[in-house]
Amino acid sequence: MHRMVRMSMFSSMLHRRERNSVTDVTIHLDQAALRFPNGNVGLQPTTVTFEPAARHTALIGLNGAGKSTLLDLIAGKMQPTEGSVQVTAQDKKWTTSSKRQRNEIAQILPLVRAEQVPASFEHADSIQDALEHELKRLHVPTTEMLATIQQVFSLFDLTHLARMRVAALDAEQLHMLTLAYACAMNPAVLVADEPTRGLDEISSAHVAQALFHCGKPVIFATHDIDLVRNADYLIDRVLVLDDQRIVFDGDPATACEHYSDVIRSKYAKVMHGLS
Ligand SMILES: Nc1ncnc2c1ncn2[C@@H]1O[C@H](COP(=O)(O)OP(=O)(O)OP(=O)(O)O)[C@@H](O)[C@H]1O
Repeated sequence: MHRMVRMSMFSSMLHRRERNSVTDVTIHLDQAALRFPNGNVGLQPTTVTFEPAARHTALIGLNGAGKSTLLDLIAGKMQPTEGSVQVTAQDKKWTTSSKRQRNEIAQILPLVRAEQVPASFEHADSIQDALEHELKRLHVPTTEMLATIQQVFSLFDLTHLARMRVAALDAEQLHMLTLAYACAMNPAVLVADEPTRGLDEISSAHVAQALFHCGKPVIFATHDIDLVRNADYLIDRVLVLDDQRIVFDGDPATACEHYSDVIRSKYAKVMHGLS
C-alpha cells in the first residue's frame, strides 16, 4: 500500500506540468520532412534554423504550401517522418523523437491556431476563470497568477471583458484571448498559425499591434502580405513556402516580391488550365 502511494506520488512528480521558464531557444530542423499516413506530403525535407535573436519571423505561402505543418513540427505537435527537429536552450536540448520531449517542447513553444481556445474555456464562467484554471493547473502561485492575467489581459485589450464567457466574445476578441492565453504560459517563442485569420482590416490591425508588441519572439504563418510588409510589426525574417518547401528566406520586401512571383505563376497555370 505504502509502496503504491509512494509510486503514485513519484509518478505525479514526474508528470507535474509547470509554467515554462526556458528562454532564448534555438530551433533547428535537419532534413525534417513530414508525410501523412494517406501519402500526402506536409513538408519536403527541410533544413532551417530559428535563432533566438530573431524577433518576428513570418511564414507565407499559398494554401497547402506547408506552413501549418512546419509550425506543427516546430511546436512539437508532430514528429517528422524523416530527419529531426531539435530545440536547444542554454545547456538543455529537446528533440521531437520522444513523446515526453514533444510535450515539453509544446510548453516551451505553445502553438496558437487562429481563434481556437482550449476546450476547458467553453465551460468556464468567465475568461478570467478560464485563465485562472489553466495557471492553477501549472501550480502558479495566486499572486503571480493574478498579476500574469492582469498583464496579458491588458496587452491584448481584454481587461474590460474579464468577466465575460468565451461564448460571448466576437472573432477579434477570441483571437486576442488565444494569444493572451499563450502569453500567460510564458513561452520562449509564441508560435501562431494565422493569428488574424478571418478578421477584417481593422480587427487584423488591432490583433497584430497587440501580438507584435507583447514582448515575445513570434514565429507565425499568414496569407496577409500587408501585415508582413508593415514596418510597425518589426518582422525581420520571412520564409516563403511553395509546394511544401521553403523557396525563399530573407527580408520582408524581397520575400513579398518572391511570393508575388509564385502567385503570378500559379495564377497563370490556373487560367491557362481553365481556358
Ligand atoms: N491531416 C492531413 N492529412 C493529410 N494531408 C494533410 C493533412 N494536413 C495537411 N495535409 C496536406 O499537407 C500539405 C501541407 O498542408 P499545410 O496545412 O501544412 O499547408 P498550409 O500552407 O498551412 O495551408 P493553408 O494556408 O491552407 O492552411 C497540403 O497538401 C495538405 O493537403
